[in-house]
Amino acid sequence: MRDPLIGIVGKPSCGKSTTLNSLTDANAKVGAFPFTTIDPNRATGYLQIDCACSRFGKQDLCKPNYGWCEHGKRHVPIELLDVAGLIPGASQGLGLGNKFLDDLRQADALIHVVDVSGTTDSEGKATRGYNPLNDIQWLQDEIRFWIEGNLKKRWGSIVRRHIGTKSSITETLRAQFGGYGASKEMVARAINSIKDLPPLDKWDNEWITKVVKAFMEVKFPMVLALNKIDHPDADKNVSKIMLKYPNMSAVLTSALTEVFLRKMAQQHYIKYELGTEFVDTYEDLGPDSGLKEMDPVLKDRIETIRDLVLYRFGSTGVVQVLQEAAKKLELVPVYTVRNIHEFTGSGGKYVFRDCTLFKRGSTVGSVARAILGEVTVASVEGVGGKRVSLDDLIGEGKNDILSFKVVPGGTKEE
Ligand SMILES: Nc1nc2c(ncn2[C@@H]2O[C@H](COP(=O)(O)OP(=O)(O)OP(=O)(O)O)[C@@H](O)[C@H]2O)c(=O)[nH]1
Repeated sequence: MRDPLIGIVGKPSCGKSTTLNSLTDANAKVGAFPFTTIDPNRATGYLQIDCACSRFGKQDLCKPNYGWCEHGKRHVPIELLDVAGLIPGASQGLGLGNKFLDDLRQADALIHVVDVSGTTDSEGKATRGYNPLNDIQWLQDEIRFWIEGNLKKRWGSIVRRHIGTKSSITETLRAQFGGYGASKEMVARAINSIKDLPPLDKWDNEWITKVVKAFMEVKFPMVLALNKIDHPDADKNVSKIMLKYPNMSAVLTSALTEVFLRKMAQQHYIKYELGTEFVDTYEDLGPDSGLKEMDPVLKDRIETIRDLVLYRFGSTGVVQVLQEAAKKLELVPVYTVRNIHEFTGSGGKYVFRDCTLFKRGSTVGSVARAILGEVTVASVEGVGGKRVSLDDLIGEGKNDILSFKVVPGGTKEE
């Protein structure tokens, strides 16, 4: 099991880098990098969750090894992938073309940043009155053309082999889609979602398209970040998108505002609760707040942000967009502790030091393997010291706080 990876996609100048910065720009409280792969396109973002410490009234003792926790709002590291260089025609090699698409393979979910201000065309060049509906369509088409292209190149031999080996559709497609990191279960889910699917050797182009679309839904679940909502033309474009794609997950964002607010908070001009509409200034909180007074220009900017973004939309949306992507992946935070009664780690008074994201429905055994490696687990305890089996499944609030007892000598780490 590897760490979940969320890809950020979108045309040039839609606000990908700004969105990424707003999600990754963590403050000094943040622990070291927890991931094993270090890749220039990857960054650590922070997923905001309700921490287990608040369930037990232990917020004051919560001090994560990675990320941070403030009043029970925990920021758990999650890997993000910056997928740059996508423009119409990428599947035929335009822009960064296949480089982009190869990067994409590793992603488990995608955040598609859409510029809803209408001020950039499909290639990211400055314009006015551009209809961003087009962007949603062509981006999905490019991903589909790429997967379809790879499939069609070999279609003749795929069919021959399928018949020759008497394989099931799932087995044959699993072999083809393995390069995208697709499991057998994923392929089966995609196939089962299609009605009246004929035998594979009877598929024409239309059926191949249907299959690839179904596969994309499973492999690359997508959330739209409708970005630049601070722009005056954003409202009408957002309505158009919502009308045309009523079933797509979409979050309204202003990444630029988020970056600005975080910077202002770091410089002690404001107190800003990430992911909320709450911004307090020196005027609001007084001299004891430790905040600096702002000059009229800054004051004015904060007022505008409150009116145009925070009060209208409830937040800048970037925290929510990551939460929405995590929801698509059905990620559940699992806390591993040494002392199941105090929730502490090895030594020290601090609680819930370690938290890792797993897919809902994973077994306790797979969590053990991912965290401890190939060791022999003697027993597992849950809240209250209750015995938990390795075959039990994890979910929110269920088997999500675990203490593993390892057979002495059965591990390289102990
Ligand atoms: N008004 C407004 N502008 C934004 C917002 N987010 C980003 N921008 C601006 O949009 C422009 C492009 O943003 P980037 O984040 O560089 O876009 P990108 O998608 O990473 O662009 P490439 O690196 O070319 O792929 C910059 O001038 C940003 O300041 C936003 O929420 N509101």
